[in-house]
This record gives sequence, structure tokens and C-alpha cells, in this order.
Amino acid sequence: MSIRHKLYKSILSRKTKRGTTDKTSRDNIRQREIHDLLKSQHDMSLDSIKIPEHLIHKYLFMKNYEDVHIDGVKVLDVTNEGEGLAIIPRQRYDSDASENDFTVVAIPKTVPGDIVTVSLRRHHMFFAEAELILVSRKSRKQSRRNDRLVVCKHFSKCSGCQLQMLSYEDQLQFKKRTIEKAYRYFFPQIFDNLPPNFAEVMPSPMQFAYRTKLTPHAQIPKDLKSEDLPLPVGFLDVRAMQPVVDVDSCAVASPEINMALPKEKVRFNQDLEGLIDGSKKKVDPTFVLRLSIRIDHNTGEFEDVCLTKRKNVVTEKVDEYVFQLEANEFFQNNRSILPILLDYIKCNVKSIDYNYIVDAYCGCGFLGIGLSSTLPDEGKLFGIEIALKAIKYAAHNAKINGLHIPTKAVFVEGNSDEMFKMKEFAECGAVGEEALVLMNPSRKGSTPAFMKQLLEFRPKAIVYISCNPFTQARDLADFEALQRRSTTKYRIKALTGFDFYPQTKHVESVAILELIE
Ligand SMILES: C[S@@+](CC[C@H](N)C(=O)[O-])C[C@H]1O[C@@H](n2cnc3c(N)ncnc32)[C@H](O)[C@@H]1O
Repeated sequence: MSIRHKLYKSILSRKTKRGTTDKTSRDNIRQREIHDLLKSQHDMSLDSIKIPEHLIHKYLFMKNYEDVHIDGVKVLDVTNEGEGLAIIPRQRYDSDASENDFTVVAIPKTVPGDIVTVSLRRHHMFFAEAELILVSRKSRKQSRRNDRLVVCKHFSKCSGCQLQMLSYEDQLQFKKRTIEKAYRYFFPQIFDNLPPNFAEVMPSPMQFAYRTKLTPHAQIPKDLKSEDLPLPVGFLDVRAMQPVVDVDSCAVASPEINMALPKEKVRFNQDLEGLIDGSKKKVDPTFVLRLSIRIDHNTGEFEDVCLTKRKNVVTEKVDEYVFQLEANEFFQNNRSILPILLDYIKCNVKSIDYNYIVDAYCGCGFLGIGLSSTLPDEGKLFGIEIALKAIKYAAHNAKINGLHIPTKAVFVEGNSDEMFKMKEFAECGAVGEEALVLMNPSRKGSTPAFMKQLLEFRPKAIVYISCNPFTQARDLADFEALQRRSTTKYRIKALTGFDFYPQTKHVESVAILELIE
């Protein structure tokens, strides 16, 4: 099967890594967003925007068609991915279309109210990608766009940030709407009994220069030649199938990382030169730049430095706690907001008595250790994490923060789904009526198996911290459904966003649940 045919098939079936049955996949969420748009604007059916196969085929590869520019396109809505959505009468570019045919276009870097000129790109079953060519001046009154706020020269092409053209207040509103949307799609019952200040988003103290980790990358051609060097190094282009955007500084990364980036790009291209000259040394297309603190043990002063080797040991400090991990391991990337997150959790669980903190999906122990001061003297922390390296560092971090292993803390490598049945868990003595459970899974969220065992465990409170409000809402809906068949009941005491990643579409969502029966 040719590449063209494979790509065409995949666009038709919209298969994702996790399969089409995953209702929280990006494709399925976009489909719902398009559905919302149709209902709100035109009362159109999906049929009127279904894209005929000849157009999908035509727009598969740029070389197959002439650049079609369409002007006067009004952006009507915005997806949680930060792409504006508009509806174009299809007759404007397809002579086979009837007046009842429309195309929904997704246009990165646009916001509702913008009137734009776009260039059409790949077509999918129910929408087409479009590139922003120009924002017309006329739109500025209706739209929240303010291009003077854009500080990064790569913003129009780089896929790293989506929201630089919005004021910070508007960015927080965008993120609030994302959380609301996630719950409307996957846990609508929450709206019957909303916690106070539902989905309000805590601002980040730093809105630029906050990132402590950057992973720029390059596309290394199979038949690399010296004429290709230096290769562009940076981040994906918002337009599909374009080379990476060559970036020499990033507005959201820390100054130390930006100082190190140009040198690292030179080093990377020299390694590639070596590859062409016959060196056997493997060259990784992605490299890591990681902020770390260096402590002067004589004076107690510390400074930020940028580490560039994957195995370098990074030191992070949050409140009075110190954390160490290898440079390519996970740690929350915006230091400035982490003390606020910890304070927020402490404040919300202070009325609850617990002797155990159970930290599921614990990484290198940030949350459990960061909250360990809330444990009584006889209290204990239990953490579980699937990545061996991270869990080793979690145990190390417990020790360097004065938590004796195993009397004060236990960290176990394993799948959180198995945690409640583990002998290490039983041996640590944690019982639900004395426990606070923290859960912080990756974007794909938790599992029905974990949520079921969590309910049976009956902890006094649960703090669910998520970088994907859609999977969080799905998991909490599962949890709610389980409670309907049980005598155990929780109430959602608070659900708040945290802006871990200003200028981007991302939002962290923190749910606090309290046992009531
Ligand atoms: C978002 S990170 C959170 C890490 C940590 N809580 C922190 O704040 O640094 C999610 C972590 O869950 C781990 N993980 C993913 N699936 C897991 C599973 N089934 N069981 C245990 N840990 C898992 C990942 O390796 C990753 O370290």
C-alpha cells in the first residue's frame, strides 16, 4: 500500500494511538467540539459538513494542489487545542459542491471574532486543517486578540504555544472553559451540584521564562549529507508535514536554558557531521536542557544552572524540600506555581485527620514528600510508580528530606492498579479510614480498575491532580457511577485549575474529594 493510500485510509478511519473507541481521544473530543459549533451556529447536520473523498484525496500532500487562499473567514469558536473553528461554504473552493455543503476549518493561532485569510490544508472526514495567512484589521473590535502581546518571533509557526496573542486574564478564561467543557462532555452530573468556584484557574506567578525543561528536536534524514547541515532544531511546525521550526530561544523557557540552547545546537550539528564522517556514535534527534540548582554548601546560597546530559542529576527545591532526579525524568516544569499548589492542597485537607498519605503515580515523590509535613509524627507516606528510575529517586528524595525508609516512607515500583493488593501496601499499614490518597496519572488518566479499588479502600479524602481535565472528568464520572451502587459516598469539595503552562493550551485540574458516608 502506498504512503498516500495509507495516510488517506488513516484520515478516513481517524485511528489514534489509543484507538477510536477512546472517547477522550483528541479526535473524538474535536468531533464533539465541531458538533457543538454546528448546533450553536447554524443548526447544521454532520452530513452538511462531511467532506467528500475526492477532497480528502486532493489535499493529502501539498504538492497535489495549488495554494487556495480564502479570505473573510470568521472564527466562531475555539477548540481546547487552541485552534479557532470556522465554517466555509464549500462552493468557495470546490466546483462540485452545492450551496448546502460547508467545510469546518480548524485554524491554529486564531480566536473567536477574528476575521482571517486562510490557506486550506489537509482535509479529514469532518473538518479541514487551515493555515492562518492574515488577520484582517476589521476583526480586532470583536476578537480578544492583541498581537502586541506576542513576544516570540516563532509564535506563528511553532506548535509550542497557542495563546500568546491573548491577555493573561483571557488565557485563564480559555483554560476555565476547557475544564468546564471536559466536565460537560464526560461528567455532566457534576453541574447538578457544583463545588464553589468550579473551574476557576489559579494564575502562575511567572507567565514567561518559567519552564525548567526543554526538549528541542530535529528530523535527521536517513541519507544525511553535509549540505543538509546545520539542521534546524526546535519544535514541530503547526502545519502538518513541515520541517521543525528552528528555534534559538524560547519565551517560556528559563534564561539559563535559553543561554545554553545555541551552544547545544552547535554541538548537535557537530555530532551529525561526525556521523557523516563515519563515526559510529548514535545521535539522538531530541536533546534535553534542564534547569537545576547548584548549592554552595559553604554559604548555603544556590544558583540556577542548565544541565544538558540525560543522565545528569537535577536538583529541584520546592518550599523546604529538595528533589533530585535524572534530567530526562518527569518533574513538574513550572517551579513558580508548585508552592501554591502544595498550599492549596494543604488548605483543603486541613480539616481532615489522616495518618497515611498514599501517593499513586508518584514519579520521584514530589507530591507525597511535598505534603509530608501534614502527617503526624507517627504518620507514614506510601508511594507507587511504574518507572523504576523515578521510584528509586523517590526513595532517595524521601531520605534526603529526612523521611526514614521504611518507618516514615515506603516507595514501591509497580502499577497503581495493583497497589491495593500489594503486600508492601498491606505491610505499610495504610487503612482507608486514616488515609489521604493523592493521584496524579499521566494524560491518559487512571483506570476503572483503580477507581473501583479506591472506592473500596474508602480513604478520608482524595486529591486527583491531572494534566488532562477530559480524562479526569471521565475517571470521576466512573467513580460517581460506582458510588451509586455502593454505600460509600464522596463529595467533590473543590475543583480548581492551575496554570502550570502559561501561553499554552494546557491546564492542570485539581479535584478534592471528601468522604461523606
Ligand atoms: C504526571 S506524572 C506525575 C508524577 C508525580 N506525581 C509528580 O508530580 O512529579 C505521572 C506518573 O505516573 C506514572 N505512571 C503512569 N502509569 C502508571 C501506572 N499504571 N502505575 C503507576 N505509575 C504510573 C508515570 O511514570 C509518571 O511518573
